[in-house]
Parts: sequence; structure tokens; C-alpha cells
Amino acid sequence: MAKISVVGAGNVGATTVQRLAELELGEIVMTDIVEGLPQGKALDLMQAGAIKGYDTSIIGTNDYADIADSDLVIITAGIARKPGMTREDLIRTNSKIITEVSKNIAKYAPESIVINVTNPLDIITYVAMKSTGFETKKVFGMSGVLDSGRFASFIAEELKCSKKDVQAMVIGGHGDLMVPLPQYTTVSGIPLTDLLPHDKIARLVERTVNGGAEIVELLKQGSAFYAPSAAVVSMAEAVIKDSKRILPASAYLEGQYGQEGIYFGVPVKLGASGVEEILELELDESQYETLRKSSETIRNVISQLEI
Ligand SMILES: NC(=O)C1=CN([C@@H]2O[C@H](COP(=O)(O)OP(=O)(O)OC[C@H]3O[C@@H](n4cnc5c(N)ncnc54)[C@H](O)[C@@H]3O)[C@@H](O)[C@H]2O)C=CC1
Ligand SMILES: O=C([O-])CC(=O)C(=O)O
Repeated sequence: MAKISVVGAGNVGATTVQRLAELELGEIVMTDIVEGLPQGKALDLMQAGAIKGYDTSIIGTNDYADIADSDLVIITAGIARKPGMTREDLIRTNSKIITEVSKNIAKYAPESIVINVTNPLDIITYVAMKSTGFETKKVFGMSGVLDSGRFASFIAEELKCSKKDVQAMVIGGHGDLMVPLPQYTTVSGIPLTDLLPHDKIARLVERTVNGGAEIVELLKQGSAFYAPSAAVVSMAEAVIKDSKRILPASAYLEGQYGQEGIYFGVPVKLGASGVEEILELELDESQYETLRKSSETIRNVISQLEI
């Protein structure tokens, strides 16, 4: 049976554990620094199993030793942004937290695959790769599945059709410069560009780019977690089941899309060994330009980090 650990028992972490438990993907360990929090939530989620009909073992703990020999570790520890903040504003606090978290992952679960959720996503994923010392394909970040899900949801709303039939693709950094790709977005195989006029698509693209901030403004404290947990669990399932799904994820680039040495959202093939392939798409000039700008921002922040 697979062992999955979730670091951070806050909104994203606990909801992720709930979704994993309901899928019976493996035994689960949930850790946090706050005493009692992961233990209390684990107990509650175990009891939910009797009602929802799952037998998943869920352990809540403050001790990293309990993540020993995990096959997969999902990082959700750290602070979330408040209205008016960018994701990059979280870097100081979260890079310190994730450096410590990653060292413990390397110590207790050296063979694990690591999916990072903590923001700023692409930079923190880089910090996790450096501080675990793991192979780059074993450490990646959740961004594009969420952003594509938001784009798909807005498209379905506009077309008054089922979300199930929309396949959207969003790549780039998980920030204000993400790049939704209408030319690779379809509804039951029909190109989006045949279904909606350019100006309507442009409005949906803009709403997607601001999708996280829209929720932060509404919640007043904290950020989205239902769609983010759904997104990371679909990636976890691909790893645990070795299903070779093609999903967008923040992956380490070595020349692809003209980028070297940074994490960036791109379509990848996900399986038991992590990122098994990076798929390169043709983009239009303005999309390449946004990717270039976004990568500069990421590089700038990384150059100021002490890792
Ligand atoms: N990649 C993405 O698309 C998304 C990323 N996020 C990010 O995920 C992170 C978590 O968000 P939420 O769960 O909403 O926040 P939250 O505040 O509800 O939970 C964070 C948890 O981390 C714990 N924590 C802090 N330091 C820790 C440490 N050293 N070790 C273990 N646990 C520690 C806290 O005690 C808290 O329980 C944030 O950085 C947020 O920006 C959130 C949504 C989507
Ligand atoms: O907006 C945030 O800070 C959390 C996040 O990354 C998202 O929901 O896309």
C-alpha cells in the first residue's frame, strides 16, 4: 500500500487529506507545527470514513519521523496571502519554512516524490528541490491543473455547457503572468477559438489570471483551497497509479521553452517516477513574451534567496 504524507494541516492540507482518504489511494500522514491540529483533523477525517465508506488510515502528527518511507509527500505548509498581497510577498516566510520542511523530507523520506503547493509556487518548488537535494524530476509544483480548472470552469459558464467537456491549458508562472492557451483549449474536441469570439476569450483569460486574487478578495483572510486540493490530488493520483497523465505542472526546465534552471508551468507526463516528460508547445509571440517576463521575475527572486 502506498504511503502519502501531507505537510501542513491548514485549509489546503486538510482538504487534500480528505480527498485522498475518500479515494483510498494509500495510508496518510498529516503533519503540522501546531500541536493538536493534525491529530484533531486526522481523528475527524477517520470518523468520516465510517459515514462516507472509506477505510483509509490517517495519522496526525507533529513529528517528522512519522513521514518515514513515504512514497509521496505533498507540501502545503506556510502562510497564505491576504487581500492586496501578491504571491511573491510570501517568499521570505515561506522559503524559510520550506527549507526546513524539505530537509526533513530528505532525512525521513529520501525516496519520495514531492509535490509542492506552497506559494510563491514556482520559486518555492525550486527551494524544495534544492533543499531536498532530490533529482529535479522528483520535485514539482501544483499550479497549471488549478489554473486550467479555473479557465475551464469560466468557459463552461460562458457556453452554458458541462465543465466535464472542457479541456483547458494554462502554462507559465503561477502568478500575474500565467499564460492561458486558448489555441490548446477545446470543448469535446472543438477548438475554443471556433466557439467564442476573441474579446470574450480575452475576458475569460483575464479572469483566469486573476482567479486566485478574486477569491482572496472575497474571503478577506486566507486563499482558495477546494479547487487547489482537487488539483493536487489529481496529480497525486497520477503518481500513485503511475497513470502517465498529461497535465500542466511546475517542472524544472533545462532548455525547454527557452528556459534553463527554473521551475515553470508546462505540460508534463506524470507517473510513478514523477515528471517523466516535458511537452513543448508552439506558442504565439505575445505568449512567448509573457513567459520571458514571467521567467525574469522568477529568476530575480531566486537570485536574492539564500538556499
Ligand atoms: N499552488 C497553488 O495553486 C496554491 C497554493 N496555495 C498556497 O498553499 C499554502 C497553504 O495555504 P493554506 O492551506 O490555505 O494555508 P493555512 O494557513 O490554512 O495552512 C497552512 C498550515 O501550514 C502550517 N505550517 C506553518 N509552518 C509550518 C511548518 N514549519 N511545518 C509544518 N506546518 C507548518 C500552519 O500551521 C498551517 O496549519 C500557502 O502558501 C498558499 O499560498 C494555496 C492555494 C493554491
Ligand atoms: O491566490 C492565492 O494566493 C492562492 C493560489 O495560488 C490560488 O488560489 O491560485
